[in-house]
Amino acid sequence: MTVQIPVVDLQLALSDDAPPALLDSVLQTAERVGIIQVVNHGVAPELIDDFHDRIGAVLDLPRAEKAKLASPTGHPFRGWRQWPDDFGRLELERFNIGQFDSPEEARAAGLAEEHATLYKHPNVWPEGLRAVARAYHDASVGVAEQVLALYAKVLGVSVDTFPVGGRPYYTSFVVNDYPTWPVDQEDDDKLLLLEHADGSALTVLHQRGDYAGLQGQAPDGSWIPVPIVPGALQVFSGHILAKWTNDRLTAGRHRVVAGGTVTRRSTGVFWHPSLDTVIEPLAPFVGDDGTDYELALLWDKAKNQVEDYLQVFGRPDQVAAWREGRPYVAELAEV
Ligand SMILES: O=C(O)CCC(=O)C(=O)O
Ligand SMILES: [Fe+2]
Repeated sequence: MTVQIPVVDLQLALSDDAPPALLDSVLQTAERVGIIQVVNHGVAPELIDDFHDRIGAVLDLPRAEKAKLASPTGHPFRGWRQWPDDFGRLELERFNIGQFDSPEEARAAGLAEEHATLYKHPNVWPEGLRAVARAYHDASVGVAEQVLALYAKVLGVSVDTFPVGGRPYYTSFVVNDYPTWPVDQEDDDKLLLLEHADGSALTVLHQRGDYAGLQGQAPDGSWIPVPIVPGALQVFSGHILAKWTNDRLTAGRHRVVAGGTVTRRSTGVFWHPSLDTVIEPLAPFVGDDGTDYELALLWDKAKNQVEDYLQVFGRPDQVAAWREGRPYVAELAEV
């Protein structure tokens, strides 16, 4: 059976009139692929466009201007950053936004003192971005909450099964800008973002460009393009959702290949439960066979995120900048 990534009318799927075939395709895809696209998701198209126009104008600035938007303390998940491959060729450019601007703001939102320390490294805000970015982020979280409700519906469990309600959630927020590359090669030789599944519960993405650069993995290991559908949002199931459901739902593996004639851009909001959540398979999904998963406190992962990341991906000069608390701008072979 060929696997496709459905484009789901989210309000229809959540309504009492949802066609059974639609709900069935949501369940099948959530079990086998872990990626859906959603339309009629309630996020105003003007908000999506406004955010992307504003961040697009920033990313289109000359490199010397953008270098001023690097994290002042070399934090890999704040501000602007370029990501060269081993040959110094630009693979990916990112603009990262932390959930809060300061520990004070995080505490006011209900975070514990210790957890709020994640926000000691400030965000970098180009003029005119903050309010729209916050609105777009919050709207994306709303979509994640609705998709979780949809997955609860197709699984036949109450949405309260999932430990997310009424607590400060934890997110990260990134804009990805992919350069155009000469692409007379096989997909496997033109990867701009390597195969992975996200560590979130759900990730809400919006992609722009003129080709299907995003690919999701089918159960047989083959790759399925996720076409650009105007106005659609892409939703990935992350490792947390897979663990909660004891692998009844799968974490969506995905990657990005080069192509197209214009810069491809995507925006991802990675939605997690509150940092004090113990992540473990939930009772309705644990049968007589039990589970192979061990429980783990989300905070234990979040607090080591920067060190874990730098250990795997950090370039020596990047690690040095972080240790010394100064901005890092990658050397490129050609600009
Ligand atoms: O650019 C995309 O389509 C995917 C981005 C992604 O997978 C990520 O940022 O984790
Ligand atoms: Fe991802």
